[in-house]
Order: sequence, then structure tokens, then C-alpha cells
Amino acid sequence: MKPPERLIVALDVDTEEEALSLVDELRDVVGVFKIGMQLFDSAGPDIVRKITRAGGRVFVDLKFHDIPNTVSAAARIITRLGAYMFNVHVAGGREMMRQTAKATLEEAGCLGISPPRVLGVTVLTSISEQQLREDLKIQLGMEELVVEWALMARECGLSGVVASPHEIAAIREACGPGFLIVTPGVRPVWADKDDQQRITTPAQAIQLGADYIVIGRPILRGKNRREAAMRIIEELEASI
Ligand SMILES: O=c1ccn([C@@H]2O[C@H](COP(=O)(O)O)[C@@H](O)[C@H]2O)c(=O)[nH]1
Repeated sequence: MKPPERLIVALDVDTEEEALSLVDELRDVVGVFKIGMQLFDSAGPDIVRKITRAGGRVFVDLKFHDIPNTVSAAARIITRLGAYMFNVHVAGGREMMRQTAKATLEEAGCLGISPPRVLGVTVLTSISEQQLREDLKIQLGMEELVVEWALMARECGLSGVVASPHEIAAIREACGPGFLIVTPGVRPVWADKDDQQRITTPAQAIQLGADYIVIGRPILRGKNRREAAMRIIEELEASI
């Protein structure tokens, strides 16, 4: 993959108009656009089709976490919308991941389309090692937990995981080269950390072995959003 294809821009905006204007501005320099709950809840499912029609690949980041029947039914709907990738929480369990992977393949087969990649969300990038231990009462270390969950996601037929840059190298070693690692919590040196806890720069994330990096606010907040995206892509190009 070329550096621009590795950049996923988080369309964390309130309206369809803002999202489509961003897609228009960035589609020739960005690989994938991510729709999270903010945009999906305001614009509705049709925004996935609209962005796909406008020439962007779409990552539907709704982080499904429910019982197997509910999530696998939602996976069929997301597949019908033409998403390029979507995600579920690994913490939803093996059966949920297995049924979701199976339903996605079946639905795509019925439609005669390429199936979306199903990713497992490991531990959110806004959670620190200390919060994991003290608030969530999880006694495994962050890296060990994330690797265990990545292996479980792979065994259940998922295409990859969403994980912080801090765990990329360990996941890559445990899960091998074909397993996708999608990494939010990425901050260029010129951007604020915001609420992200486990971060690296874009260049470091790619050097550690991420397939895709996800960036929102550092691009969305810029006066010139295209220039901000280009700066990140140049950093990726220099690092590869
Ligand atoms: O662990 C996770 C999972 C998902 N995200 C999402 O990625 C973007 C990051 O946006 P920034 O503005 O670059 O922080 C956002 O949409 C999150 O919902 C994540 O950050 N961490």
C-alpha cells in the first residue's frame, strides 16, 4: 500500500454536509474515511452509500458490542451498505465474533461483492495502563491483554484489530503479516494529544507495523485540512 492509502480520516463531524465536503476535499489524497457514531447518528446509514458513491472507501466504526444474534444481524446490514471495513468489540466474546465473521461472508456472497473487513476493537486508545488496572480491575498488563484479544479475534475469523500504536509490534509478532492492524491514537508532533493516552507519531506507527493509521482532530481542526492531511502523508512517505 502507498502512504496515502494507509491514512484513514475520522469524519467526526455533526452533519452530512460537513462530511461530504471533507470527502470532496480529501478523496484524492486519503485511502479510507471513517464514520463513527457522531456522524452515523446524525446522517443515518445512507451516508455510507453516499461516501462510497463519492469515491471514498468507508470504515464504519460503530464498535458493535452485543449478543451474537444482534451483532451478526447488524453485520449483514453494514455489508449491504457497501462498507469497506467495520468493527466489533473483542470483549463481546468468541461466539459473537464467529457468527459476525460468518454472517458477513454469507451476506457478501449473496450480493456478489467483496466482504468488508471485520476488525476487533481491543483496548481503546484513551485508556491508560493505570486505568486498566485501577478502574477496570484488569490485572493482565496492557500488551499481554491486547495480544490475547488479537489472537482470539484471529481465531474467530476476523480480518484484524483496532489497537494502539503501543501494542503494534507485539500483535504483529503474535498474529503474523496478513492480519490487519488499524491504529488510532496517532499524533503528529505538531498536534495536541487530546484525550488519547497511548500514542505515537504517524511515522512511528507505520514503522512499528500498522497497516492503517486513523487520524481525526489533527486534520479536522486545521485551518487548511488538506494541507494537514498532506503533511501527515509526507511524514509517512519519509518513514517508509
Ligand atoms: O481505540 C480507539 C478506537 C477508535 N478510536 C476512534 O478513532 C478516532 C480518533 O480520532 P482523533 O481525533 O485522531 O483522536 C475517533 O473517531 C475515535 O472514535 C480511537 O480514537 N481509539
